[in-house]
Amino acid sequence: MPLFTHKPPLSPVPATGRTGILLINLGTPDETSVGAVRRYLREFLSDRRVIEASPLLWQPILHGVVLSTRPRRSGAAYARIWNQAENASPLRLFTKAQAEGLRRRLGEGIPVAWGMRYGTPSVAQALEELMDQGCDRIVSLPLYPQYSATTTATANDQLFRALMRLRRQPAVHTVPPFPDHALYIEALAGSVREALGSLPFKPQRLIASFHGLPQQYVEAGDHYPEDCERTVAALRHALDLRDEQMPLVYQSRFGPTEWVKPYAAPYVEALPKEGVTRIAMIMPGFMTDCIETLDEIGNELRESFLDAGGEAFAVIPCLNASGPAIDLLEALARQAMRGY
Ligand SMILES: C=CC1=C(C)c2cc3[nH]c(cc4nc(cc5[nH]c(cc1n2)c(C)c5CCC(=O)O)C(CCC(=O)O)=C4C)c(C)c3C=C
Ligand SMILES: [Fe+2]
Ligand SMILES: [Fe+2]
Repeated sequence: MPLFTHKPPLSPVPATGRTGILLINLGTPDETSVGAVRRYLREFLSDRRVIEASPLLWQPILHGVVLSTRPRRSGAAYARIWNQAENASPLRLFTKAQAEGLRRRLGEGIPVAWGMRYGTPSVAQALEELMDQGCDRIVSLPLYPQYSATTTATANDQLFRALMRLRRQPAVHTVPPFPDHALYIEALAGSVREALGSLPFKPQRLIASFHGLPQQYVEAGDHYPEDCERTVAALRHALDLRDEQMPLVYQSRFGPTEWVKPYAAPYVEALPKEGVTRIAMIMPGFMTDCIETLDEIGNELRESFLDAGGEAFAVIPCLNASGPAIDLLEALARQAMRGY
């Protein structure tokens, strides 16, 4: 394999000063088949930013236990939320729609591409797409409002890994997380008002649920929970809610170790016994709906809440490619471009 991969166009030379926007999201399987989900999980769970345990210990567990059991279960969950018409996962379709929305806002002079940390299209492909359009300045925007080494940092790693293969590198600006950016909070608050306005019941609690993280990573310095708390504090303020009216919980626990608390499922399942039988869920850490919001919350948690005596359970959609979400992405992109 040659050391350098991308062959830059021979002209225009020298640098054009053209900026391109690169949206990076987590990634998702190409299909719901066990094989496709296994390929995706193998890449995802081999990332040492995600699983910090020594590969000597972890790789035999991953290949021996995890990849022989989880792909079937996760494949069935993906099948429940799959967009059959487009034959793609919601995360892929919404990420693409966000890129298209941003492209329309920024106009032809500022190319926009999207790439996935794991799977396809890769970050390297998206970068090449921008460079082929003459971009020698890249604004990279990881689609994670709250910082974590397991998401933001690994997205940046992957971009710089792609840059390592280029003889002629573009300049790069990585956009920082935006846990209490005014437009992000405004977009979330608007989504709550809109959803509550059309619900046939009045929720007793609006529960903010974020993807979890191993507690050990937090103790080692990952400030993800602080960012989640900043988001929830700003959102409570915007909606004029007290702490107990909008509690913060963490979902999507993986493996047997301790993760950040409180855990979403036991918290929600205990509510009916306290007389709280009508709730709404919001998942502000996810910029797009995905398996974690649509299946884990929308299907699994809904069922266990109703089984525990709950009467009404509403799920507020993620920002996806709504107008306010594109307002936010446009503001983040333009702010970064001013830095060039
Ligand atoms: C140790 C494992 C995991 C860590 C750490 C982790 C952090 C983390 N993840 C997200 C966002 C998403 N995760 C998604 C799916 C997903 N996450 C894990 C594991 C860890 N995540 C797994 C195994 C999976 C796959 C699904 C499954 O098999 O259960 C997704 C959705 C992807 C999709 O295709 O829809 C998102 C988004 C964050 C924000 C985060 C750290 C804060
Ligand atoms: Fe995850
Ligand atoms: Fe999950």
